[in-house]
Amino acid sequence: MGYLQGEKPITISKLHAMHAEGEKITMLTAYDSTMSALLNRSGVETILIGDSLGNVIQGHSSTTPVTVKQVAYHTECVARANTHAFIIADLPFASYGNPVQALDSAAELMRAGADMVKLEGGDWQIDIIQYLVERSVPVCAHLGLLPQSVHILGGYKVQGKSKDAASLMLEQAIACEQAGAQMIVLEAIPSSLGKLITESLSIPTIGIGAGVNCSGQVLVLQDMLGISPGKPPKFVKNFMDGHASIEAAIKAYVREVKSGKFPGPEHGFAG
Ligand SMILES: Nc1nc(=O)c2c([nH]1)NC[C@@H]1CN(c3ccc(C(=O)N[C@@H](CCC(=O)O)C(=O)O)cc3)CN21
Ligand SMILES: CC(C)C(=O)C(=O)O
Ligand SMILES: [Mg+2]
Repeated sequence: MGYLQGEKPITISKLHAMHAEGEKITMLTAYDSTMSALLNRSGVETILIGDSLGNVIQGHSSTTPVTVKQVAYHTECVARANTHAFIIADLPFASYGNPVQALDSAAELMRAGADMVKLEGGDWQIDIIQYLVERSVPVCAHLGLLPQSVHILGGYKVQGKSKDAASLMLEQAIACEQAGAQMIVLEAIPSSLGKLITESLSIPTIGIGAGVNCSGQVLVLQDMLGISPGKPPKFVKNFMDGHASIEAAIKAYVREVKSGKFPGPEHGFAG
């Protein structure tokens, strides 16, 4: 199907214009073509093939076992049904340890149909971000809670809570933008810090547990459909509550992100 029919494809310029005009950007994860088609029909602008597929598809307890080949496979599945959404694929754990490896990994994801790749980390990834962007790979950075570092951090914990940690994260976000990152995901940080970083950058920020003042929002699809096992993180809202179909739930998510109803204060973290 590709771009042969349907709505005009969402581009990075369109996403930047939305950020500049204050129109909220919607993002959800997807890993297969059925859900890709559904997200396209529901008005979701950006689809993330997250390495969260390690959890929700493969049943692992972390994202670290996920490989580039696996993300590429799911990106192909999503891209086949994509009509116009902007596709971002996660560079998985240990697939961007040096610039050459990062370009190799990113190329595999771009060939699979990604429009942009996402990597975890801040100023310590500057060389990687620069190397990719100079070679025409669009990059989304990811700051705050970094799931690929779970075995270093000793668990999934809110980040940027102290004054020092917050100002360090702001510096890292600015460094990522200066290195050429065109978007940034902010995960599990105080809402006030999400707002500060968003106001300090000219590229869009996409929040997950980062407050309502980011340029857009993302959730893992299975989480917002209420079908992930276990107790969901605080930033998750079950959009199946009060909706009779998956399509209605996804459309409600789009409406609530656009209007600023989601996330509410109860889905965020205090400083
Ligand atoms: N299904 C799924 N959803 C996700 O959001 C997700 C994944 N998988 N896999 C990769 C990472 C892991 N993520 C997580 C996992 C747990 C928490 C969590 O338990 N957070 C606590 C905060 C703990 C604290 O207060 O420091 C919470 O209550 O939200 C957060 C993000 C986000 N990502
Ligand atoms: C939770 C989002 C931001 C992600 O990185 C993923 O799904 O892997
Ligand atoms: Mg991820």
